Amino acid sequence: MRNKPIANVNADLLKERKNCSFDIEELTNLIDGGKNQTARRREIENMLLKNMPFDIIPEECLSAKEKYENAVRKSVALNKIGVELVSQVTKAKELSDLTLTLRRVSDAYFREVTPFLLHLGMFIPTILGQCSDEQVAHWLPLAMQLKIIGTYAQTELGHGTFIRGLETTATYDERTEEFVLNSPTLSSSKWWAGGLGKTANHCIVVAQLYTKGECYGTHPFIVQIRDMDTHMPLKGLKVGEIGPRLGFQTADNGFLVFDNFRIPRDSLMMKHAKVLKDGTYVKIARHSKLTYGTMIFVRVLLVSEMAFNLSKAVTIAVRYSAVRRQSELKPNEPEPQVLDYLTQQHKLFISISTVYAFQFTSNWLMKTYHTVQANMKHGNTDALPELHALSSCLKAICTSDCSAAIEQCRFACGGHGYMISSNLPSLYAFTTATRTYEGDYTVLLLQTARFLVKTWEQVELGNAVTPMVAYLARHQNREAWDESPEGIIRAFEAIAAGVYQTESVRSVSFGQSDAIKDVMKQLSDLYLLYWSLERTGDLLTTLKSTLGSYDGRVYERLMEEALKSPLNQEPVNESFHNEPEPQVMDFVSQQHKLFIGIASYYSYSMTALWLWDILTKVTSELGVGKTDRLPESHGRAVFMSVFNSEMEKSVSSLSAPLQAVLRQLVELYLYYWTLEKRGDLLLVLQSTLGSYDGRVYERLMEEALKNPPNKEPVNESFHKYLKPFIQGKL
Ligand SMILES: CCCCCCCCCCCCCCCCCCCCCCC/C=C/C(=O)SCCNC(=O)CCNC(=O)[C@H](O)C(C)(C)COP(=O)(O)OP(=O)(O)OC[C@H]1O[C@@H](n2cnc3c(N)ncnc32)[C@H](O)[C@@H]1OP(=O)(O)O
Ligand SMILES: Cc1cc2nc3c(=O)[nH]c(=O)nc-3n(C[C@H](O)[C@H](O)[C@H](O)COP(=O)(O)OP(=O)(O)OC[C@H]3O[C@@H](n4cnc5c(N)ncnc54)[C@H](O)[C@@H]3O)c2cc1C
Repeated sequence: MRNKPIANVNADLLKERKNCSFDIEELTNLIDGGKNQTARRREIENMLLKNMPFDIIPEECLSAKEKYENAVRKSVALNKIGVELVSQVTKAKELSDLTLTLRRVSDAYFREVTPFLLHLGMFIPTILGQCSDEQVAHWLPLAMQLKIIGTYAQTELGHGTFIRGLETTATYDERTEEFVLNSPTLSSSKWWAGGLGKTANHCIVVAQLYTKGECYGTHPFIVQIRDMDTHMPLKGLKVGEIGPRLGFQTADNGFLVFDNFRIPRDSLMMKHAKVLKDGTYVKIARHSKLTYGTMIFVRVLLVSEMAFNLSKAVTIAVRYSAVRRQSELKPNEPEPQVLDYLTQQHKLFISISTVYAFQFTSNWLMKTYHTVQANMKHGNTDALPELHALSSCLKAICTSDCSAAIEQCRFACGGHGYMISSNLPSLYAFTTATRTYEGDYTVLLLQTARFLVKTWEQVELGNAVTPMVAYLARHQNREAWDESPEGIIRAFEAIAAGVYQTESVRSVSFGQSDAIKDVMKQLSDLYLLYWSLERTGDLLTTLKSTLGSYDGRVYERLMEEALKSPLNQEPVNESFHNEPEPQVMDFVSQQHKLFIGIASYYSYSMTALWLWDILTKVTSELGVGKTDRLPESHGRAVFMSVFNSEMEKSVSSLSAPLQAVLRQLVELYLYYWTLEKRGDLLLVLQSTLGSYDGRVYERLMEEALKNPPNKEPVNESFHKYLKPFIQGKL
């Protein structure tokens, strides 16, 4: 059943919709994955609309504490319906379709995110990917029915990217058959895990495993952190909320510190490695990075998350652009809809196209992920490196493009786009975080680069490579192949675009009408053309640079270019006979470079004389070599004040014009450095990261401890909502 038409729709929007060249329902089915999926989604939407509590006061007007409590209240109501629906499905495909539908529909209830995001997005997937069969049988039902609430604590204050550098230790004690968890340093404090601050009672902790005196690297452990009845943190743990952030404000991201905290031996998630009762370490995995599996899964998920979030942003911006009228193009005619401006279309249409590019690629990537997983079940990990490289670069690019595109959508909505109520700021805050979490943008691109370089080496040795990168071999033997970096980038872009094109063409080739096919083709072309224009620099086979040529023949090219100069076409320029050229000294930019040198010279000489007087005193008091080097800003302050005062003393006997010049030099010195060092001059950077003494981790922790949610050990929403829900009394 289609959605019912709504009364009182803006006339401009109605007009735009009437102009649509295709059946909207057909496209809706395509996006949902089929007619049945659309019907099921609407059924669930209606059920939730009837049963879900809505906000009484807009979320953004609440205090941080109220926001959190409101998010718990709504999440618990949603989870109740979700758990019920999940319990009715039996097949894996139905479950994944249902989860996706729930995710999409649930998104409408939160301006920010649910405190259960990590439970659903990482805790459950890690149980599935890292537990032995017996452990799955124990933990999965508890997690699926939300009898326990979990999160994923890997990142520490000191390390996020470099997982091997994590400092939390899990040391096996064979006497008691327990692991002892410790945070040996401040920088080893777990930091960031969503839901950890107030909500979770369980936690996956990634720690360095020690047994029999040897370290076996990072491993995941499943750990209870709060009392199931009182919700109080267990003894040996310090746990709290990390403080306000750009987005994710209702995710209660938390910190966790261990002090000789004991957990049973089978808390180690034992799918890929075991520790026997006597402390013997047994490796099961065929690939050393299988413990990083959940991250790959979430990176794959994020491609579809980005498609969805961008689809919301661009829908908001396009609808508003149809409604918004601005500027008088022709006297006495209505102001145009801003959507009709080509510049506005330029801002928006690429986002529509990008949504489809991401969604089709995401569908394909998820299928690839499942295929690789299925192969790994039979012990074949050959495709894992490529999946890692692929999910890394697609995650990096789509999260980065998505947040940039959402900013464009916000710009496209003018001032009103800046209102929280437009939802664009929240969408931006959510998506820009995805560029950092689950693997920083640069770091993930470097992982892909590493794979490509290794593949390239294989190609050069004449070895077979996987189909996705087989083009490297094909191009290598062709004359047209351009082995310059630009040529390689172009080939990668062609491959990336190829996935989108083939998938979108494949997806629309069956059952769909010509009208839909036309639109999809246009969107696909737009995506390709847009990016070939955006990246013209990369696509050009020469860099147009004498210095950056591939063959490094820098001097030959400099000379060739010099000889082409029109000035070299005549032996003597006519200005020799006529007007002289300006002196470079007359250029302000040249003065900017030089005059400060003159001023500095005077400053240094004055200060040197003054310094000489005190130097002997200082060295005799402290001893030569024991004085610390003066910090730069202190030194500069000295130069300034000495220069200023000494200059005043010494110029009094000079002639007035010379005094004026020398005073100008003092001013120049002072102003120049005021401008150069204005960052340093801002006395209050108000930043935990940028403090002068660099005590970053101490300050992060101090601020977190000041955080109001940490003033009470258990938030009242635990007693009001969480506990009755967990105990099935709600
Ligand atoms: C159930 C009831 C239902 C009811 C409820 C109803 C409600 C309905 C709602 C429904 C909701 C559904 C939920 C959906 C949610 C979707 C959204 C999810 C959002 C989740 C939020 C997440 C928040 C954030 C979490 C985090 O950030 S967790 C922490 C993540 N951290 C990182 O990503 C760290 C990044 N660093 C790394 O990955 C690595 O350290 C590194 C790769 C950078 C380097 O690692 P290392 O140093 O060990 O490796 P080397 O560089 O030396 O490389 C060695 C070789 O290993 C290969 N390698 C590296 N990584 C991998 C890998 N992952 N896999 C395979 N191989 C890998 C390298 O390539 C090297 O290989 P080579 O030697 O052959 O070259
Ligand atoms: C909203 C949000 C939610 C999060 N949720 C969780 C969670 O639930 N659980 C969890 O465990 N973690 C979580 N995190 C942490 C997140 O995974 C890390 O912040 C992320 O992996 C980046 O690591 P980092 O903070 O150590 O950055 P850093 O690695 O310190 O990055 C700082 C800079 O250094 C650069 N850099 C670092 N290494 C290299 C390198 N090798 N080569 C070149 N450049 C490099 C980066 O590109 C970046 O520019 C969350 C983070 C955020 C923002």
